[in-house]
Amino acid sequence: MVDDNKKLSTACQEIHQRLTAISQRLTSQPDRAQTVKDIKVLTAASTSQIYSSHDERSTSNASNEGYRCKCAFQLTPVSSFACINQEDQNAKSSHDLMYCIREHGVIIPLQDGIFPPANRRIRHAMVELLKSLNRKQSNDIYQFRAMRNNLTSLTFVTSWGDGAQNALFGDCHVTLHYGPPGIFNASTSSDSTMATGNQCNASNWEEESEQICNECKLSSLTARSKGIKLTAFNSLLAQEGNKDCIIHDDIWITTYTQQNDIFGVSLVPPTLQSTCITRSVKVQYQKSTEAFQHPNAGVMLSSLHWILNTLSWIVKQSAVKPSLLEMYCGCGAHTIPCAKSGLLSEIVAVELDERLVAACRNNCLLNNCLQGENGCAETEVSVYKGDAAAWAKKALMSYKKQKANGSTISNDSAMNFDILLVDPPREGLDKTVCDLALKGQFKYMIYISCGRRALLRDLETLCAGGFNVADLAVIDLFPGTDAVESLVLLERGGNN
Ligand SMILES: C[S@@+](CC[C@H](N)C(=O)[O-])C[C@H]1O[C@@H](n2cnc3c(N)ncnc32)[C@H](O)[C@@H]1O
Repeated sequence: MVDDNKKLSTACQEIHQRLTAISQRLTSQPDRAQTVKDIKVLTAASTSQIYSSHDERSTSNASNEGYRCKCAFQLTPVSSFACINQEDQNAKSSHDLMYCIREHGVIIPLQDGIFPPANRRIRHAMVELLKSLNRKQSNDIYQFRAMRNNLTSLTFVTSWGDGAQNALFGDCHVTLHYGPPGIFNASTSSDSTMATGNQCNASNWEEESEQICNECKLSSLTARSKGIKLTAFNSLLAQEGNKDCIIHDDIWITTYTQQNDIFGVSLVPPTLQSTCITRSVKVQYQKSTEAFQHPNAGVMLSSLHWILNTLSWIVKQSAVKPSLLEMYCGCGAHTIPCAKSGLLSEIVAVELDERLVAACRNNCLLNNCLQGENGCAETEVSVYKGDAAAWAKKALMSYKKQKANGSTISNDSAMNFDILLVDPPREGLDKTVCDLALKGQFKYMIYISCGRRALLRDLETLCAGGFNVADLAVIDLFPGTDAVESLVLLERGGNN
């Protein structure tokens, strides 16, 4: 088991050492001296309100329980585990299913069916779902046989607002994965003789899953088996016509006069006396269960808090409202709060995954900030589908051409933005994106990273090319593992 305090201090030391080494290598260029300030350790927000300025964050780690809004488990019969004590074995039937996790290639059963990192909504659903799946209608005959047949694993995904006040608040979607021979769809197959003895019939699955969905208070249940996807919705919870596996979330971004125009980010509306609040806006998200969404709500809120306060600091250094180019924007988790903060003149957002591009556009529409739509907020967002590297390459080539022709760089060029915000996958930035960062006009770059090794590699390139690290913070991404989220503000030629 990883010691989280040690992990965070090791991460800080490693980043510090690398930045010191970069700084030493740059001493031959006196105006490029890179000095390293303190690296802050931020606490992942609890799901209640947060107000504090990021400078006031404590160095202690938040609770290491209940932070995950996406969890996957294997489902294995009790009989597979000789290690389970006899008393437990006797209490359960040998065909009863148990949740298991895989650690370093070893399958470990969750003896009491509880997974502490899961949020409250998931923990509640885990208990209820297993109770239903293991319920017998008579001696040795399970009530939900179609649901259980060939069932091998499952995934829970919930809203970020996981029910700090109420365990059943927010969406909870469950996907069940079936191994061979899987589910047989009798109504669409021309050859019903293809069904094998232990294959589950799709219509039986649908009938049973609707019942389970309602009794376990799940938003939806989806079955995935080779070539077949079936979904049942909760008829009691689903709003009229709302038959999509969508995760809904609302967050509030608030500015507080008494804290020097500091932004607060919360999952509940602010409750401070209204005299302290300059402005509070609600941000609505609709996220697909099948594409990326940040799996740790507390880390997401703390990152957003840091990003908005960092943007607010940048705005104070700038003569005009800056523009922002965002690469790897996902469903717009950062994009929409940035747009609704009122700090920026314009945002262009780029994402590769088609489902996320659609979600980001839809979220912009929901929040009245999609470019070209009526009723826009202060900052309009244009969302593009594209590979960040290809996008950067195109921008660099057109910049080179315009420069060679002696023409002025067009205002809408990706090179002409004031701030570049990136939140790449663990592998970090493509070399071309680093080139774009260095050759473009960006005065500032905000780099959110879940891959420390790649971040250190990219910082080496970015610092050698003219950026300085102006602020750096780390957050425990998944307590108990070695994952850390790093938040970096780079300033071109900035003087630390
Ligand atoms: C760490 S996630 C961040 C998403 C978003 N900022 C959020 O917090 O929800 C990285 C994102 O980069 C996208 N991505 C991966 N490779 C990409 C590429 N080559 N070009 C553009 N986007 C890419 C993924 O689809 C994913 O949405």
